[in-house]
Amino acid sequence: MTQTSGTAMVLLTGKSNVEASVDGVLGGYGHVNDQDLKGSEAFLNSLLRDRLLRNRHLVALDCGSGIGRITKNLLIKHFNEIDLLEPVSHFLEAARETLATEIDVATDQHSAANFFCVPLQEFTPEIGRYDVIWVQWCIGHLADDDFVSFFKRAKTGLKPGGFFILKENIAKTGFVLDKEDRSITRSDLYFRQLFNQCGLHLYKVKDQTGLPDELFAVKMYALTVDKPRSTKKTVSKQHINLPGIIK
Ligand SMILES: C[S@@+](CC[C@H](N)C(=O)[O-])C[C@H]1O[C@@H](n2cnc3c(N)ncnc32)[C@H](O)[C@@H]1O
Repeated sequence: MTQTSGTAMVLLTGKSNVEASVDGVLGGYGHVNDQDLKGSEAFLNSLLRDRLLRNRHLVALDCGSGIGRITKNLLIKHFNEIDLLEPVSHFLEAARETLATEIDVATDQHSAANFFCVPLQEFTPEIGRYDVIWVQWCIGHLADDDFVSFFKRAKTGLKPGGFFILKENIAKTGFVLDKEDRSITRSDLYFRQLFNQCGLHLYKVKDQTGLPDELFAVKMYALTVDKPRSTKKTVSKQHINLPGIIK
């Protein structure tokens, strides 16, 4: 069940010969940077509005951060502290250097705090530290069991009301394996089944638009630990309160 069309934006396995640049971490597709960040910012803003997180000290974790592209251009504007996790040391060092010199955006109130040089498989977050855990273009390096155990461990790292944002390439059906970089691209249905196994609830999902046609489709998922309140529930509650016949 694989698709033949759709080029994987290369998911890097940490080869030391990959240049520590936007083009390098995006597998030669550095030109999608602006469009990607635009889509991410709109999605994040809608979530921050919905979840009423605006007035608190906000902390994010940027998973598989590469050279800190997302932290530098997006997360640092919205979060007071950002931790970066990246297993490839020369990418993480590049991130550390860039973020240290980003004096325009990195202020006392907004800065990169911790740099973790480990893969997701070996990471357990501090309990209740994060409002948002951002996971973009790196989860394809985790097999299903590692995927599930990562999200189960990482749930404890979220504050009440916090959420995961997963932004990923999407296969049309089933999955696509890339033998060269040893990554898996999953379908939307496949992801949703994994979210269930992790005990996560899908709060919002949006397609990334405007990327080149030869690339896989990309979706953004917002996932919560608590079950989102549904309108249906409210309606059925109202029914319970309607006058009824006393038996
Ligand atoms: C395509 S790049 C994306 C980087 C960044 N998320 C971005 O969008 O700019 C994939 C990143 O995932 C990292 N990565 C690979 N295996 C990983 C793992 N097991 N855990 C965490 N990150 C991993 C790579 O080193 C690389 O920096």
